[in-house]
Amino acid sequence: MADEKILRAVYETLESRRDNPSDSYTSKLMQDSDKKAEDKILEKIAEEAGEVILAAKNNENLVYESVDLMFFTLLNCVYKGISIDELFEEFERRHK
Ligand SMILES: N=c1c2ncn([C@@H]3O[C@H](COP(=O)(O)OP(=O)(O)OP(=O)(O)O)[C@@H](O)[C@H]3O)c2ncn1[C@@H]1O[C@H](COP(=O)(O)O)[C@@H](O)[C@H]1O
Repeated sequence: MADEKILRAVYETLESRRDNPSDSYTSKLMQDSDKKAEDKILEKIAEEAGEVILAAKNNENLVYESVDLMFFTLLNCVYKGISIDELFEEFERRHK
């Protein structure tokens, strides 16, 4: 599934982890009390953004670090109740 379908599959998994509390990493992250969950997710975004900058500057691991940043960005959108279609529609709206 090495195409755009993987984004939808990951997103659906994250929505399921949000809605069905379990022991998984992402589910536990989203089940924390509201402020704690939000802070942890936003901290990960800041951390991963820094890692993308270093990877780009050093010409190494840029794919890996970019996916980490995208992953936590998507996780934040799931946590905030945004649907993946809203994200696709926004890209579509901007695309010329
Ligand atoms: N794509 C990912 C993904 N990328 C990174 N991570 C996890 O995010 C965590 C933090 O990533 P880091 O790179 O910062 O790793 P770290 O240095 O150990 O970080 P710390 O948490 O210790 O700060 C690690 O435990 C990674 O395993 C991910 N965890 C899950 N997914 C996807 O999310 C879905 C749900 O995951 P689970 O909740 O684990 O079932 C999975 O099916 C995957 O598709």
